[in-house]
Amino acid sequence: MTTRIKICGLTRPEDAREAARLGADAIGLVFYPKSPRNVSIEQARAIVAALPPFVTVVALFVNPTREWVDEVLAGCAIDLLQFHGEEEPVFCRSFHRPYMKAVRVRTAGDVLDAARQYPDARGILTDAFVEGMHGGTGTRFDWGLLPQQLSLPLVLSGGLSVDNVAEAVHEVRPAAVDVSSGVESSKGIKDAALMAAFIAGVKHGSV
Ligand SMILES: O=C(O)c1ccccc1NCC(=O)[C@H](O)[C@H](O)COP(=O)(O)O
Repeated sequence: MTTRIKICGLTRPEDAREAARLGADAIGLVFYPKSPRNVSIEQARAIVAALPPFVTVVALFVNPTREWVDEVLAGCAIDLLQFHGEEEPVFCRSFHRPYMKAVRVRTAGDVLDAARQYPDARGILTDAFVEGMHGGTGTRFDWGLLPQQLSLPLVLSGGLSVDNVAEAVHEVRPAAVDVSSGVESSKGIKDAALMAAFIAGVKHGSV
């Protein structure tokens, strides 16, 4: 199976265009005001408008209100929701859109528990646990904590970079990888050369 690639935390149309040109399958837009990568609905619309067809647009939230998710969905063409907080399953599924649930992995049971709790999620995104932070930390976690088998597609994230992504894909065999900090020149600003090398690393690790 091809390992799908999501580049997360974009804030500029030109980065989205370049990510798509290089072969990213999905881009992530952060709708969380406390993040340095937060985008407004207007910004998001401009980023989405820069994309060719067949690139999945993912909207990220951390414990949002229902009204905020509804406003984003009404204002911008979103394909998939991604929840990074303590959102209940009933809340995640209530938008009648495909969604992923992010888990900050601390123990071997965390990912299995999430798959059991959110059986209708399109995938479980695994990230590093960093106290007080919900994502985009550039921190890796112990991939040995991941289960050998999971009922849902596993999206590996957390501190992935050009230096470790081939090894990560080879070792974990995730359905997809997700990266933010590892392909940035500064927060929210993606580096074309790093994105190209990252995507090449995924392909290298997949063989
Ligand atoms: O990117 C953020 O600032 C962010 C803030 C709050 C919740 C999630 C956030 N990003 C989520 C992502 O999908 C990241 O790609 C993922 O956490 C991995 O980030 P990184 O370790 O920087 O590659």
